[in-house]
Amino acid sequence: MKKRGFEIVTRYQNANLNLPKRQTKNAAGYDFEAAEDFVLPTIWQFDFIKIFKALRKGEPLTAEALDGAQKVLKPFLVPTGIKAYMQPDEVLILANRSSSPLKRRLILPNGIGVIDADYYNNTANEGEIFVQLLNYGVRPVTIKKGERLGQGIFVPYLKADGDQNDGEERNGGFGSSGF
Ligand SMILES: O=c1ccn([C@H]2C[C@H](O)[C@@H](COP(=O)(O)OP(=O)(O)OP(=O)(O)O)O2)c(=O)[nH]1
Ligand SMILES: [Mg+2]
Repeated sequence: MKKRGFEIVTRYQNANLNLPKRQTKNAAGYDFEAAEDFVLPTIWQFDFIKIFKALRKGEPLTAEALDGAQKVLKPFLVPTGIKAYMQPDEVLILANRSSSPLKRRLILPNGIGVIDADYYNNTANEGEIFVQLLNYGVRPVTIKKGERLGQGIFVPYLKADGDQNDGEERNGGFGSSGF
């Protein structure tokens, strides 16, 4: 019987992707690879620097400048091409690799990613897992297909007393349930 594991989503079926893998005997995390080449621009771009300069000079900040800075501070969603199935009382925790900030100045701005069991095969995006990344270093970071960007750990979770919510179907991620 299938208990928990990984599959390649339809759109990457012929892309020759590897399923997430643990690297050592007792490693908890299944390492996820980037499904494509990717360049993560640094957050230190013109719009952002402009905000700092204006603040230093005490100049008023225009809505345009603020919008520009907000845009460059937006994290990137790096596709993995992978979906994960698991038991209904399990969750996959997606964590950064400890080497990513040290070597490449990459962080997960969401701290950890919570990959819900009901995300798998959802009608909006088939349950494809994305790694949210922010490059806080000063240089753009080039990521090649196959580079390991994060690790997924399967964990059982508990429900609170009186929890009656067996209702809503999941239909997507990243705010699909509203604000
Ligand atoms: O780093 C992440 C975090 C989440 N997800 C997917 C799987 C997860 O099941 C879904 C929803 O995540 P979460 O509940 O953390 O985000 P939300 O902002 O509450 O979105 P939603 O309203 O869709 O639940 O998005 C990822 O692919 N990568
Ligand atoms: Mg949610």
